[in-house]
Amino acid sequence: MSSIAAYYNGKTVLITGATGFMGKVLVEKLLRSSPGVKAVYILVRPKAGQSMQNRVVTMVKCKIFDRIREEHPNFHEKIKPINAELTQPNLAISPEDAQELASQINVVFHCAATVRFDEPLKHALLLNVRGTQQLLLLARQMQKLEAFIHISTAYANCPRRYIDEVIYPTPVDPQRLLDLVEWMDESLIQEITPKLIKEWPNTYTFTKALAEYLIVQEKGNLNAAIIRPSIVGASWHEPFPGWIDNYNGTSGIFIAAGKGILQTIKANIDAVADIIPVDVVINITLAAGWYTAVHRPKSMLVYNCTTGGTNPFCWGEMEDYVRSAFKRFPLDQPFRTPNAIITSNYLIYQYWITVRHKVPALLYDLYLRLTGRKPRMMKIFNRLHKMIMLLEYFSCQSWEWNSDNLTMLINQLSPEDRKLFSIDVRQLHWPEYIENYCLGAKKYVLKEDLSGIPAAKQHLRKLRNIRYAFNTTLLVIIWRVFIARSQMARNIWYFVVSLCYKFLYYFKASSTLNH
Ligand SMILES: CCCCCCCCCCCCCCCC(=O)SCCNC(=O)CCNC(=O)[C@H](O)C(C)(C)COP(=O)(O)OP(=O)(O)OC[C@H]1O[C@@H](n2cnc3c(N)ncnc32)[C@H](O)[C@@H]1OP(=O)(O)O
Ligand SMILES: NC(=O)C1=CN([C@@H]2O[C@H](COP(=O)(O)OP(=O)(O)OC[C@H]3O[C@@H](n4cnc5c(N)ncnc54)[C@H](OP(=O)(O)O)[C@@H]3O)[C@@H](O)[C@H]2O)C=CC1
Repeated sequence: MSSIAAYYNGKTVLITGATGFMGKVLVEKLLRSSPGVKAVYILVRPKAGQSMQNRVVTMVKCKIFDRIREEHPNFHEKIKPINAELTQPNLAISPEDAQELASQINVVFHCAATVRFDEPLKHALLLNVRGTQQLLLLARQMQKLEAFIHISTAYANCPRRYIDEVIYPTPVDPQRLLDLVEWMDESLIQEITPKLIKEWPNTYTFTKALAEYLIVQEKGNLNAAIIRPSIVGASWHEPFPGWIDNYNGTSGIFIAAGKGILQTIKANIDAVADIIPVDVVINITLAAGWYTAVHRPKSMLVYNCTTGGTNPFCWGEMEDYVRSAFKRFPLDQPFRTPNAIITSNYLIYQYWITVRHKVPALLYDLYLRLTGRKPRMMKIFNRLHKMIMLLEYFSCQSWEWNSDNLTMLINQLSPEDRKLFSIDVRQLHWPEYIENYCLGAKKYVLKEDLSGIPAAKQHLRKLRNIRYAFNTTLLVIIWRVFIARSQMARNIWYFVVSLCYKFLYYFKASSTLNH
């Protein structure tokens, strides 16, 4: 039997962020691969008027659990939700629940975080740094704890070009920053944020770096490890190919491109698109949990989980794969034909933004106004441009990550484990993966039915004909205006027309002769 699966059987596991994108994949894989796991505690907060219990009921009904529902219909009985809010002191966990966790938990997986790039610094610090600090405090009270696994990001140290599997010191002590935001006025924090985060592009990556450093400072003798995935994409194989449930990272860009809204994006065609499938990240996480608990490495291990070093591919190739994926599986009712152009040149980008985004948006909004509807296209484009601007830092540069610890982990796996917890991305075939990714975005994010594909293709043909007609009309108008003003243009025009006439005459004459 697989050593990893066997290890988790009989264990009690705590997962934070279980309702999130990666958390759900983790819960599913853990329960499916180790059906003997004793219990999976998850920290959940009430949200958007939904109680914690209702949220868990909704979560287990999610499509991602379809496979395990078939294999182990009572899987949900192992899931034990605990009411918690990570930004609050003691994680807002009741003393009774804290007591239960302290006496039961064997392994902690800490996934919860805010992943928004525009998160105000105070909130990002309270959740990503103080939340981690409070969880460490709780973990240190857990009598049976064997491993504490923290999910960070490969971009936590993005101001560096080469990133080793070590914890780098941060420009400011995490605790001092936490103390500062405790008393400082929010507007003042907003104002000094660029000075505090220094070379980091956003509060997300900055606070993830602080959290890593804080773990080194405050883990005591906890047996901990850190997982650093790059851009987490749809699943490769498990529980089924192409599973994705949000608009983060590349997913939102793919969807916007598929809907024909995004027609240009700022990215370097030669920069590495370091996407790693979510199921690979979760397999690495479970394998690292097993290795940390069983082998108890002397120092805390950091695992850089990236694809650029072993199976690189770049944004330029991605452009083609995404286009051809949406040609085969078009999204319903696209605004325009999916045909996104990538450029890293500022002027060219501004030109494309004007011609391919703003002008069509203005025309469409004008049409909506004239037909008595509320204009909305310009608003959508403004949000899209903000998103592109926030992603630009990652799409225009490449990084190099050392992955010796990951290679070591792969070498530690038995043949059985390698099959059940596949983490080797060298076999990943990018065109096929991207096609499944785009199809997954259609099925699981947009919840579009595949039976609508013929109608979507028909719609695309209609859009193409409209484009041809529009371009031809525009050309004729421009040419007519030009002809009216220039003798030379008129001469060229008469020359072309007479040439066409002669050609037609010759063609007609030769076909008459043939008969
Ligand atoms: C073909 C060429 C490829 C080239 C391609 C290059 C890409 C280069 C990627 C690099 C990627 C780096 C990734 C670093 C690796 C980590 O570690 S990052 C972890 C992942 N984190 C992220 O990606 C977060 C980035 N996103 C954000 O920070 C925020 O979403 C933004 C961009 C600031 C936007 O904020 P916002 O305008 O307030 O919008 P947001 O609240 O997100 O969404 C509002 C609504 O719009 C919906 N929505 C959002 N996006 C969309 C969309 N695209 N379509 C439709 N609806 C959408 C949401 O679902 C939401 O709906 P409701 O929930 O309200 O019903
Ligand atoms: N997605 C990616 O591309 C990458 C992600 N990562 C890391 O992976 C981890 C998981 O990311 P991902 O699954 O994508 O993120 P999601 O945004 O999908 O999930 C975040 C999770 O954290 C929970 N959470 C947020 N705020 C709180 C709070 N105040 N109290 C309790 N729980 C809270 C959310 O719960 P709720 O449902 O209540 O909001 C949700 O379960 C993060 O640590 C992230 O930094 C690293 C690299 C890339």
